[in-house]
Amino acid sequence: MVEPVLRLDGLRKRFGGLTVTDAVSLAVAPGEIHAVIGPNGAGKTTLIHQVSGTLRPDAGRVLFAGQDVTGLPLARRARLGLARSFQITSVLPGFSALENVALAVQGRSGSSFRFLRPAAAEAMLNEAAMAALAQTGLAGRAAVPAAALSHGERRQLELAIALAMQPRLLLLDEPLAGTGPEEAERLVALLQGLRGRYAILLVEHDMAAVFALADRVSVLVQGRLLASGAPAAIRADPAVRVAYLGEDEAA
Ligand SMILES: Nc1ncnc2c1ncn2[C@@H]1O[C@H](COP(=O)(O)OP(=O)(O)OP(=O)(O)O)[C@@H](O)[C@H]1O
Repeated sequence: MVEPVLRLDGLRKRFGGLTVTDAVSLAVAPGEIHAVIGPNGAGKTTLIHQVSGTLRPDAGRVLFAGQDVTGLPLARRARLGLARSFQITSVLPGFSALENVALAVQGRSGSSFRFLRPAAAEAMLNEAAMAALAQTGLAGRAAVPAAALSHGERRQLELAIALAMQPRLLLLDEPLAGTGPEEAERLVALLQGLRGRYAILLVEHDMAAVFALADRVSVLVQGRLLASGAPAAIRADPAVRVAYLGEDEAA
């Protein structure tokens, strides 16, 4: 079997008396889009926080690219190639789309442009930033201030910023939240275009999008992994239907 990019091994998190993540184990293979779904309060966001490094699990391990990162803070994980997008606003409204992405490229590159003359360094930053904008369909909007972008375009920009980090894993936390049907369709098409090139861990409430995008779906209910498998198997799983629809309708 191919070595997974991300492996969660028996993660557990409690808030007071409430076990919000209960012995969760799952793996994301290279190039795989792995969706985590579940009813409100199932623990999806808490799980994502433990992957990104915002929250420390009480037990279990997070293995990223073969390395145990359970004790590493968010910034260190990001440097290893774990990029989180959406539900965090990393966009600077007064800067153009291009400048926003160029800043991310600069952050990633650290001091590697140090030996170049400023004009050459800027050209290289802009080139890398343009490539990320092109990947998210925003090349034609590069000069537009982020504040003047539509909601959907801002989402595309957030994705471009994440891609500019050249991630090994993209954590997408509700990418479609707050988007209209047309914007949602455009974003789904965009994410489909990334299929196979990035490993993606996706939390999303829009089931049509989840089933259009995911190679594998894991279902969380009350902090526990109820099922994990191919979308068709998950859709047909009686236990999943009970969790979502109530027992009668699943019968
Ligand atoms: N910091 C916290 N302290 C105490 N309880 C918390 C904390 N964060 C989350 N919870 C509780 O943990 C449970 C899971 O919350 P979480 O936000 O992870 O679920 P979710 O699946 O992302 O929900 P939603 O789909 O509504 O966003 C909820 O009962 C929530 O009230």
